[in-house]
Amino acid sequence: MATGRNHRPATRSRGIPEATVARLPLYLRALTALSERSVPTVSSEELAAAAGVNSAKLRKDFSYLGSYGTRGVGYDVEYLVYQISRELGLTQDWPVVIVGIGNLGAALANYGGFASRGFRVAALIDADPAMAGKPVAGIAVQHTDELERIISDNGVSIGVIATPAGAAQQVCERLVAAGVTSILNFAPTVLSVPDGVDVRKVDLSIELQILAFHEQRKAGEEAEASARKGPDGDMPAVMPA
Ligand SMILES: NC(=O)c1ccc[n+]([C@@H]2O[C@H](COP(=O)([O-])OP(=O)(O)OC[C@H]3O[C@@H](n4cnc5c(N)ncnc54)[C@H](O)[C@@H]3O)[C@@H](O)[C@H]2O)c1
Repeated sequence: MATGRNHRPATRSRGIPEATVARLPLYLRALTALSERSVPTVSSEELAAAAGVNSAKLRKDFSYLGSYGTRGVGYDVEYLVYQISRELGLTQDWPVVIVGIGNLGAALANYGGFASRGFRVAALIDADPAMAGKPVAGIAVQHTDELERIISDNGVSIGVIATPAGAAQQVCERLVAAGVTSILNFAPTVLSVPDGVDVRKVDLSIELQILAFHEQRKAGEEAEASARKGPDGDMPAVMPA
């Protein structure tokens, strides 16, 4: 929240702006790839390019972490991995439940990237009684009747919703009542949650629609450019008198 007389960007704990927090996973992904290749140091320009971020923005983001790099050497890759992981709360294990084990829920359960980033799939939950006990990604699916007990037994604070849109709000309310305070929602619906509960929404069709917008704009620009060139390529369509 903006405080005082100066208008400041929205910040999280310890004064790190929300926009910086949103870029930390991008840096971490690029740094993890460097670490896997045993690269010891990286310049802000190289890392910015690998993360797809402007390098001045990267330096500013890292200054919030108290990380300034060494002139002529760059940033220590391992130390930055540690610093960013700590800032994102990834130095601890986060148990996660996935609710709705259809096509998407099963794909998410099978995704190895959660565990490698510190997110342990503690349980898979579905309302279909026929699913109960069936193994998905090596974990037996449990019925929604068990939802509250599962959340409490595993100390789960993060829930993933992959149910049909019509069921998502009710699932969300049950998760929150049981103690979940962060929700990753894949269902195409806006969830209402009480204060203190964070919701992140993932919608691939929205991303595709944005790409479609850019495709349309590019096609329009190309059409305009070729109309300007005229039928003979680089000749202007209208010759000056
Ligand atoms: N965000 C995205 O990019 C994206 C991509 C694909 C699908 N989706 C959405 O994800 C959701 C799931 O898609 P899908 O293709 O896996 O559907 P699906 O029909 O294959 O699976 C839905 C599952 O949810 C279960 N379910 C229904 N009501 C429930 C409830 N109240 N509690 C627990 N489980 C319940 C069903 O039994 C089923 O197993 C849909 O809302 C879909 O629109 C989003």
